[in-house]
Amino acid sequence: MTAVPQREVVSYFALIPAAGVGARMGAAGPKQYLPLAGKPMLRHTLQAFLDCAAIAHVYVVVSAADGYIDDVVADCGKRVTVLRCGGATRMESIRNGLRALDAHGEDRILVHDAARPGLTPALIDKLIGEAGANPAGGLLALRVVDTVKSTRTGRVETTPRDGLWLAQTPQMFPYELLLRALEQAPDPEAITDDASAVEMLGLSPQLVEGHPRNLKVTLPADVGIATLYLTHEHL
Ligand SMILES: Nc1ccn([C@@H]2O[C@H](COP(=O)(O)OP(=O)(O)OP(=O)(O)O)[C@@H](O)[C@H]2O)c(=O)n1
Ligand SMILES: C[C@](O)(CO)[C@H](O)COP(=O)(O)O
Repeated sequence: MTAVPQREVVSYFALIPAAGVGARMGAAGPKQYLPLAGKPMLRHTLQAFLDCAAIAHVYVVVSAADGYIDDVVADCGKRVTVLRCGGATRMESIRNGLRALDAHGEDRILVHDAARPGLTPALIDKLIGEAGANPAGGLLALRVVDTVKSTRTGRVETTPRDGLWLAQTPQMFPYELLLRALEQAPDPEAITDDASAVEMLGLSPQLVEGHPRNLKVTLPADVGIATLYLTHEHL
């Protein structure tokens, strides 16, 4: 009898880069620890993964000198591991985190910004369901509904047309592919999301419709919007 090739059972891990300083927020401390709806922003982000049964483990990358994280994860249980290997850029933090992970080549890594606290378990399941089998990975994103203008001078230079999406996170990839993409990236400074590094290898990650509630809290005005979503689960 011919042996049936066993499909490798993969695990899904979350990797949360949380080693930024939040310069654009201009707060007294790192924005990922700002209180939103009664909890630090990062705690909301962690809970979305803890409430998702598909996620085997959550890794959080913080700066070596981070003095906040221990209190934030105190009630998270054993499914969260803190990695004190944050780097000077988001990409460095993620690459350092990947190197510290105990994962296999085909395991899926879901990289998600600590600064996107509006993520829900349903959105995580949607990404896994629609792109989990794609060897090139996938990411949550929003179709652009406004007209887009591009400029470096303040005056319109171009009006990019069709097929525009706004990338969100999680961005999910096979562990081996993502680590290779980040290590081989010719200009890490130019890479602002993980999918870009994978695209540089000639692959096309799948876009999966996300949700406005999954916004990245970047500027002071974003705090109120994020709080609105966090206090109105039905939105
Ligand atoms: N060296 C860095 C820079 C950013 N991040 C993380 O990457 C996510 C998205 O980055 P961004 O929104 O730019 O956060 P900051 O870099 O903190 O913000 P700013 O650019 O305004 O300083 C955040 O959760 C941030 O903590 C990180 O882990 N390591
Ligand atoms: C990864 C990302 O959230 C996708 O939109 C975005 O590129 C992060 O950019 P930032 O400048 O590091 O916040």
